[in-house]
Parts: sequence; structure tokens; C-alpha cells
Amino acid sequence: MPRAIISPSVLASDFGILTAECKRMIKGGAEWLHMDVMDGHFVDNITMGAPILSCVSKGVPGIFMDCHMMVAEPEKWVDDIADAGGALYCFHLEATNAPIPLIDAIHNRNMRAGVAIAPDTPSTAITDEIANAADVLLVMTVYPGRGGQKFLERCVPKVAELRSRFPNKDIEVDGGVGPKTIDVCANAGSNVIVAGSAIFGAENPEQVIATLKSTVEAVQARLAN
Ligand SMILES: O=C(CO)[C@H](O)[C@H](O)COP(=O)(O)O
Ligand SMILES: [Fe+2]
Repeated sequence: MPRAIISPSVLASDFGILTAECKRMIKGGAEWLHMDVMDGHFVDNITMGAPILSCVSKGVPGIFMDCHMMVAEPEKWVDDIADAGGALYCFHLEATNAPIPLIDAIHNRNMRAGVAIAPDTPSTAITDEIANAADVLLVMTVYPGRGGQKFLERCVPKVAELRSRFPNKDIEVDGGVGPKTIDVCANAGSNVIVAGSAIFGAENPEQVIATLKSTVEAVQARLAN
């Protein structure tokens, strides 16, 4: 199984000091930073776009920006996010009729391609062809649009189904994930863990990052034996 990666969602950070918040997370053990891009169309909220991501990538050298694109026209932003320094461009399957050409366009701009599914989209919507073309599969465990929501455990079987079909793929969970909900996610086979409020809201974010990572690693070690 691919290794455990923790990706704190900056949605729960202080946007006024965003680069400092990213540096604090990297110092605390985060490998990726999860950047929630919302356009007010795909979801009824607006967060940040390429101009802000560009400042972050300049201000935080070496950062891996895991861009979760909650946008209605994901084809439209590939160049801007690539120019801004995005490392992973994760679009919603619900937002496009042509996922394979979109994955190709993302790869042509030297970014990794991710495919996200919202709670009401079955995992089987991610066909073998789509999953094999993509680098990351993202299963949302809340409805996209806001941070701080309650974890939807009914989404977890989708992680297990995807893991059984794709043993070597990065499978990311996002929404309401923290020390209380990591066990089910890890046992189902997710290895990329997004957490916003659970990390930024903690007195000791470093400890939460370590707990999330060690939980995934313990499950992986058990499965390997
Ligand atoms: O995509 C998202 C919301 O649409 C966020 O990444 C997600 O909600 C993370 O925040 P939290 O851990 O607080 O739920
Ligand atoms: Fe997200």
C-alpha cells in the first residue's frame, strides 16, 4: 500500500497569515498542504484561487500544494493552478463529462491528477479507466463546501471498494477526519489523510499529525504481515 501522508486543510487556518500557517504545519510533520479551492458555483462558498496559491508557493519554498478543486469548470483552471505552483490538481468527477482528457491536460502541465467524489457519488463512478489514468482518488466524507462538518461514516465503504480494486493508488479521505475518525478510514485503506479543524483547532497540531500518521502506518503494518 502507498505510504501514509498527512495533508492539513488550510481552510481551517488563519488566512491572514497563510504562509506562516503552512510553514507551521510542515514543521509539525505535514508533507502536503490541502488547498480547498471553491468557486461559488460547484459549491455555494468562495475561498481562494490561483493568485493566493501563487503567493503561498513563493512564500513556502518546496511546498506540495494538494489542490482540491471544488469548481464547476475544472478544465478552466488547469493552467492557472499549474502556473501558481500546484502539485496535485484534484477535480470533482461530478463537474466534468470528460475526465480522461482533463487528466491528460493536468499531466501535460506536470501536475499529479486527482479525482474526487462527493458523498452521493458511488465509488463505481470511478471506472478502472479513470482510476488507472489518475494518481490520486479522493473520497469525500462530508458534503463539499465547508470545513468543520460531521464525518459521514457511510462514505467509508467506498474507500474499501476502491482500495480493493487499486492496491497501489493514493486514496485520500477528506472531511471531518481527525483522531476520533481516523481508525475507520485507515482500516478501509486510505493513506492520504486530510484534516482541517482537527489539526488547526488542536492545542498541539504536531501531535494530531503524528497520531493520524501512526494510525495509518499501524494498519498498513498489520496488513503487511
Ligand atoms: O473539502 C473540504 C470541505 O469541502 C475540506 O477539505 C474539509 O472539510 C476539511 O476540513 P475539516 O477537516 O474541518 O472537515
Ligand atoms: Fe478538501
